[in-house]
Amino acid sequence: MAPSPAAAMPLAAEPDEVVVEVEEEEERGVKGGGGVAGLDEVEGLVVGSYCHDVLLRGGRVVGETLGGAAAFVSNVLDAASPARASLAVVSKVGHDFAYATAAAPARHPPVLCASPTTSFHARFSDDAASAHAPDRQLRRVHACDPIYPADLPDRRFAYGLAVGVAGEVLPETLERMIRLCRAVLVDAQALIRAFDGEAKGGGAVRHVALEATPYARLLPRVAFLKASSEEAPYVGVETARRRCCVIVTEGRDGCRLYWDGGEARVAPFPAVQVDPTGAGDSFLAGFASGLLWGLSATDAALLGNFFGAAAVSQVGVPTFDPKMLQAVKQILEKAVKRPCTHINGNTFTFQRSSIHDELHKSLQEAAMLVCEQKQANSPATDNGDVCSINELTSLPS
Ligand SMILES: Nc1ncnc2c1ncn2[C@@H]1O[C@H](COP(=O)(O)OP(=O)(O)OP(=O)(O)O)[C@@H](O)[C@H]1O
Ligand SMILES: O[C@H]1[C@H](O)[C@@H](O)[C@H](O)[C@@H](O)[C@H]1O
Repeated sequence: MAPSPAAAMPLAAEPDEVVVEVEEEEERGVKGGGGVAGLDEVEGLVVGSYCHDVLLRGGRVVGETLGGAAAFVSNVLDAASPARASLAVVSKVGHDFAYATAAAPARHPPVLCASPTTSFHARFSDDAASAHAPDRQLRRVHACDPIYPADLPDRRFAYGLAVGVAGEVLPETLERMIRLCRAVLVDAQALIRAFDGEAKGGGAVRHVALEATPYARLLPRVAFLKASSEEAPYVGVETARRRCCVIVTEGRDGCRLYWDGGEARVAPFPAVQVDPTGAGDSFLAGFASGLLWGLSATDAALLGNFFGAAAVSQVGVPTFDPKMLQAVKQILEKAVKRPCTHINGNTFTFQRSSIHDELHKSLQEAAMLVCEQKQANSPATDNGDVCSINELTSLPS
């Protein structure tokens, strides 16, 4: 389908009784802060729980890391958003949570629950994964409490990201996000995951059709829905694109955007892949940062691809080189003459802009910095903490 000459869509959030309630409370001075974020103050809301990821290959544990889309997402948003953007994260963990001092949870502490921290076993296959084949089998071993509507802060946000991993973002919680946030971006994995019987070894993660879930009716009030190519058939791209913009990530091939009336392919960046975990999460956050910088959706997807590629080059939640981040921000400052977040405006534009190719070229140079840094840090003899899931098998468990 050829891109339409002009494409814009209304923002997700419509005034309704809850927002009115918040407004009334603000007027009465009951709640501080809030209000629709202006250009000088853009606050985002991330909803989804941190988790424990156990990486297995050939039946052996080859790595244990902090996981959960909220960890990857806040890591990128904190690093790549324009200076005036801030973030609130609503995440739940148990008393067994092992990563309270890791960067993302330390900056955005989770709520402590009596139930154990959500935990996944990711079983990597020995076969070289194709760009579209599932690269790992996931089992949910523990599930923390769901995140309820009442767990969300009682104020409004410029944008929200619904990024559950284990069904913790309930339909009513997503609905409240939509009411509180001017634009909501959703990871399909938060909506379509089902878990087989929690037998010994945990419940296998499978997918259900989005249309058969209570989330389907909320889609017209969602701005962007991101799905991996494995999840896309369950989302039903042709139906969903009539309700919101759908982004399908295609691993090392980059991504495609589908909106009502147009579509675009966005090219990937080079990466030395060591662990695919969190690529989709980092993509979504890079994409949201791009919108915050004022890019069109297709241009913002470049930033999504950039951070997706950066994520696969490290095991677990990546640490970004400050020089690389500075280079990226300089590129964006130069490309976007006046950052004026589309997230905060009245419409989104989807089209590739005239700066797209130049932006891709400049970011490609920054991506090469990541690859070079990775190669310099991990010579063949190095079996430190940046080795690949393959290399990890040679480490003592
Ligand atoms: N090997 C790679 N090389 C370059 N970029 C990659 C690679 N793998 C992933 N990416 C980037 O990350 C984005 C998301 O990757 P992918 O489609 O694998 O998501 P995903 O399956 O949801 O990932 P995960 O479930 O591991 O978080 C891709 O669209 C691409 O931009
Ligand atoms: O940490 C990971 C990551 O957040 C992935 O996106 C998700 O698919 C997994 O369930 C989770 O364990």
